[in-house]
Amino acid sequence: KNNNFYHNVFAFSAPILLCLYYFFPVCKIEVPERLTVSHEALIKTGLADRCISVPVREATDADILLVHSEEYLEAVKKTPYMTLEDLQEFTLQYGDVYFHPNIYHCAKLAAGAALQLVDSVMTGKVRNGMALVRPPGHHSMRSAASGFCVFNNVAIAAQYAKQQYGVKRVLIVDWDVHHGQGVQYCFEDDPSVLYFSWHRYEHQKFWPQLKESDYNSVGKEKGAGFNINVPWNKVGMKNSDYLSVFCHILLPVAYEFSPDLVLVCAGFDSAIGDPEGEMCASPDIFAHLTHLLMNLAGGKLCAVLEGGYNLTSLPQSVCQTVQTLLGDPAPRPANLDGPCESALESLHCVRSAHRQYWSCLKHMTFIFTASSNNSLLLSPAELPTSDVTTKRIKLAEEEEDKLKKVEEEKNAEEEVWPEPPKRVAPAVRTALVLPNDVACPDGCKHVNTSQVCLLVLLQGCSDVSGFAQAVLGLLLPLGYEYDPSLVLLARTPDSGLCDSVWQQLTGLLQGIAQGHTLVLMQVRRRRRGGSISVYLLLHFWGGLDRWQVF
Ligand SMILES: CC(O)(O)NCCCCN
Ligand SMILES: [Zn+2]
Repeated sequence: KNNNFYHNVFAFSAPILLCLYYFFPVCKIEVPERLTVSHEALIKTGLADRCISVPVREATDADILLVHSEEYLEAVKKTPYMTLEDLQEFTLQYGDVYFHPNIYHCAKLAAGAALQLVDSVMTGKVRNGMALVRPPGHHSMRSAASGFCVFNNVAIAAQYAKQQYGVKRVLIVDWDVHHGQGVQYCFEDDPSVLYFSWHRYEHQKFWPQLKESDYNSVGKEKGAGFNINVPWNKVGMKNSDYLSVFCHILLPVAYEFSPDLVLVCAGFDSAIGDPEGEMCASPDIFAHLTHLLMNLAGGKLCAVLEGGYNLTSLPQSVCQTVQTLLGDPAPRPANLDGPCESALESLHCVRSAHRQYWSCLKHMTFIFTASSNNSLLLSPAELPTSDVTTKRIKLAEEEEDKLKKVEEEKNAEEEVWPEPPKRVAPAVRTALVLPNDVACPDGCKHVNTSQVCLLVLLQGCSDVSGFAQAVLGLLLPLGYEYDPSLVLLARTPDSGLCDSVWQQLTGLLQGIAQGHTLVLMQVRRRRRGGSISVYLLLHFWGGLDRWQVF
């Protein structure tokens, strides 16, 4: 981030905004303070000092034309020189977007920042990163601005990564609370880009009120199966709802898709307190969502800010995301009590719609019995027929209408939530306990064997769908719900676990127990008495009060 850019923009745009306000409304929620409070929080928490700051650049015409049409770009190019009347005329042709003379410059910087981030990650300069940008991008379409968005920053970044770095498969995860229809339209017939979005929908009653935002928009032609929409048909979704969708839809499909790069439309209006989302997920959930995605694509992850309008939860969510990108262990997940019925309905509809495209969903026998379910684990059951689902949706709607008034009263009060817990990480993240006659590899720390605990072995899957079934659909949700203080993991030479599955397993499970993980690698060594030597990779700090054994 280049500080004097902000001063210029504020200095320049202030007088413009004042007179514009006189002529027609300026957006009340997509305000400059969104970036300043987020940036200030990163500085205050010391996270900014642990990051490198990548200079921004303007996206070039060629970059923008990767997604947008010539005529649209030429039209936007004229906005800095338009009279106020022309500007108003221009703005009114689009939905929910606010043009001012400086937005073309800002929109090029926002897209350019996303491309700079892709360059930094793809060239190995950094492992991952986050671009804090305005205006956002995921609603803007080939020839139209929409929902505060002018250029589609993340869609341009995906096309750029494919063109510049030969990336074969890009996963775009859109955790903003609005459907990024611009991204969907851009890639709906493209099997090289898997677009996943959850969004407030309320059976098409919530903006942008599109039929194609529903779960049955799965992509077109060659892109069928590569567009995943998870509609939230009620407000008030919580951490459990978000984690369930990750464990039972996104992660299994993402592992099967096996992306070379992960882009996140990081909108934080899906967090508690946001006036747009009206959801109840706490900011620390983004630490877990980020951690779960970091195990994909060799850790190549670029998060680009989209929405997020509560100036308290936004900076907290941004800090949770950045701290996880830096490798710090995620905090203990707050109040996980299983997904709500409406979320389960959506989860079932999405899995049914995508079962034909993804083998991990084909073989997943864990469906849900919505009435009896109260855990992150989905209990096995007969696959309900579609009319059962429809009937359930009717029930859900009646239920929803009944509760609507209660919801409104509740949301009317100012939402309050606890500050996310402080996340500490020791200087030494990992230690290796070795027999005395073996030298300690660089970067590890010797631990006195008297501190070592005992472990249990893990027997299990060695292929992707088996991995998806056992780890993503069972182990992970169980682990999150049980919320232990320690994860014990062991591997024997005959466990049948291939290295990549083992690597994923140790990575994913570090999202639990605040990263407290003990791993036992049992290695046979040729010795006269046939004895074996045992290595213990110790990844462990802080006080413990509960153990989880695998
Ligand atoms: C970036 C975004 O998804 O937060 N934009 C939301 C626009 C809402 C218009 N009613
Ligand atoms: Zn949004």
